[in-house]
Amino acid sequence: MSLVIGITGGIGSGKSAVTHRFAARGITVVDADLAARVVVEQGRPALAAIRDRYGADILLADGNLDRAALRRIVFADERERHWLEQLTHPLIADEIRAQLQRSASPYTLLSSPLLLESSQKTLVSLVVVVDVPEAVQLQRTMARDDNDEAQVRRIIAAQIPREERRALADIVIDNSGSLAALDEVVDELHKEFLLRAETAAAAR
Ligand SMILES: CC(C)(COP(=O)(O)OP(=O)(O)OC[C@H]1O[C@@H](n2cnc3c(N)ncnc32)[C@H](O)[C@@H]1O)[C@@H](O)C(=O)NCCC(=O)NCCS
Ligand SMILES: Nc1ncnc2c1ncn2[C@@H]1O[C@H](COP(=O)(O)OP(=O)(O)OP(=O)(O)O)[C@@H](O)[C@H]1O
Repeated sequence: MSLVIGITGGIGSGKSAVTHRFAARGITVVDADLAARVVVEQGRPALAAIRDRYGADILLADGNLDRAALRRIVFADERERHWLEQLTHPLIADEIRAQLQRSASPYTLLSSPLLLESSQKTLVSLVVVVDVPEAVQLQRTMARDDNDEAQVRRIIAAQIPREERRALADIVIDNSGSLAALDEVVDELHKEFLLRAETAAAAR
């Protein structure tokens, strides 16, 4: 397995904007949000457990999870969020590990909104935080999703506070500027990460 670099940040901070730019440079990206979708696909035991707890109404007509309905439940009630996390987080971690093992790129990115809040932090050698002020986070998330401001605030409240996240970072990417500015930052970091990967490979 190549060097694994963690990318984290709150909802709407720009993790995907960052990782798409690394992917365009040929770097494999493992995305925890996508892994979280895999573990609740139809036929998976976790989906049956969710249906047992919330009833058949938690499924769409086609049998898939009604994600918007579950989002409303778990961000309104901390106990329900903790129940969902104890069910899915071990499965998500297994899925992430399997995807990391398959990576063949010089280094690999693990992008996760909950990297620092979960055991996923043990999978990475370096923590990169994508950082924006909360007002930008709110505005960009609401422009992207169908969540209202109160819902986005509840999701932010379920995540590690901005200052704590920044304090745990090895590298902070300020994403309050333009996407062109972000591209330049990614260019520099990609060079640095390639060097780190070479050093790590030589030491093995
Ligand atoms: C509640 C669910 C069904 C809502 O699905 P939805 O499609 O609306 O959102 P999506 O999964 O794309 O997540 C959007 C964002 O919400 C935030 N978020 C999701 N889960 C959590 C959580 N448990 N705690 C805090 N923030 C979260 C993240 O910033 C994430 O990027 C889904 O988020 C979920 O299954 N969450 C539990 C699993 C989990 O913790 N996933 C996060 C990655 S490990
Ligand atoms: N520098 C930027 N300038 C303008 N818009 C941006 C910038 N960075 C990201 N965005 C936009 O903000 C929104 C949130 O960014 P993105 O989806 O990358 O965040 P994320 O951290 O991956 O979010 P989530 O945690 O919800 O998965 C997107 O619509 C994206 O296109």
